[in-house]
Amino acid sequence: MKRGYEESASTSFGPPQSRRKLDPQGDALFLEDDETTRNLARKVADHYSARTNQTLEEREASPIIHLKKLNNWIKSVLIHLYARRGDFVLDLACGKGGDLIKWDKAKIGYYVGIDIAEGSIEDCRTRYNGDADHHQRRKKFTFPARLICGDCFECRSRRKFLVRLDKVLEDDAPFDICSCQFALHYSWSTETRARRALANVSALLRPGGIFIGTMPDANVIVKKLREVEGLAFGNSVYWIRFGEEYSEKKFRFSNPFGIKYNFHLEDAVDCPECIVPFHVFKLLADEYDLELVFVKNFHEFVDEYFKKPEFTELMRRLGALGDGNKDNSTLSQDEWDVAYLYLAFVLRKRGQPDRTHRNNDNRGNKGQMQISKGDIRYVSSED
Ligand SMILES: C[S@@+](CC[C@H](N)C(=O)[O-])C[C@H]1O[C@@H](n2cnc3c(N)ncnc32)[C@H](O)[C@@H]1O
Repeated sequence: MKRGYEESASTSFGPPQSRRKLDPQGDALFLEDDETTRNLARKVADHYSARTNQTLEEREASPIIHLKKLNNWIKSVLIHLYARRGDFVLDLACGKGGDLIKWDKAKIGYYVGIDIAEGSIEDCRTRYNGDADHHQRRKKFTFPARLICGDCFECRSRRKFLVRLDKVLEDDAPFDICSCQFALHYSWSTETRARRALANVSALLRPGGIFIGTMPDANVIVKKLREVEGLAFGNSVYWIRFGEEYSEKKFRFSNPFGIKYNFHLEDAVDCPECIVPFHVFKLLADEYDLELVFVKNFHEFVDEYFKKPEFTELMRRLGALGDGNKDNSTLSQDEWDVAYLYLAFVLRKRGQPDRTHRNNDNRGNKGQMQISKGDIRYVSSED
């Protein structure tokens, strides 16, 4: 199996620029009126909001159904490896709540989900309440939850007051685990946002707390771009297109933020995304006391964990490689090629866990077991 990193690409990007607009806490000292960045975030939010829930039949008919199941398997493995009974979980960019069942299986104690797309948060709410009609009715989740609609990489209002996520969640923190699945690259449009994302995670995690995530693998994307003649590549289920400004396939290494490309994945994604050079991400995370535990391209991840009996069995149950029945359908080569575009990472917040906090705090009564529309807190656009 191929290694997911290309040396030339990984060494091409320079270190992040100095904190021009940030104080040592990672707080913006002044707010740039960056319409482009805001429009990009809005575009992404509108795209995901517009995606309606699918019925089980529609889902099974998706051209990337096995890839979706493989992604679920990867997220389940990460959760299985790091979540502990009773954990407080922060799910950044939680989407429609597709991971709620995974967290329930891990017997967590509390869940906070935040997403910028109103439609997705509403779907997450109904799914949590057990009202969603797209899946079979299920028993209630065993953990209380809270949902927030907002930009988790920025959090400021139209009137330009800062509404920092770590302040919004002051009473809920510290969290044991923070998860950001298939979304952290949306923070990489500017250095300010990338830093804000990491500052939020660091401020909200307890010492020793874990940050798990999945995102596009910049090294693979850059490598594939350089392998083709034009500025686009893909297969029957996806395409990626870079703009003319990258016709030389060289990047401004002094500023590894805001390197945009358009990404289309059948039945899933159709919006602008940003390259996240992982070694820069690692350096930046380290500045916020988040040290790397591991990073693995999805191919490497599957290779390693599929060998473990408990995860082989989970793969069989999820059916990512087919269920062995019907038409014997399984993950196609084109879907497997898409998996190669992604990586999974785990970071740990520095410091020793405070073993007494569980006995001293009264966080057990947080959140609700039934969430009404009025319970959703909206931040960043209207506050
Ligand atoms: C590919 S989906 C992943 C959803 C979910 N994490 C999962 O794995 O099923 C990406 C999600 O990121 C959310 N998102 C993008 N930018 C965001 C931002 N700035 N703040 C909060 N959520 C954001 C989108 O609305 C969308 O729900």
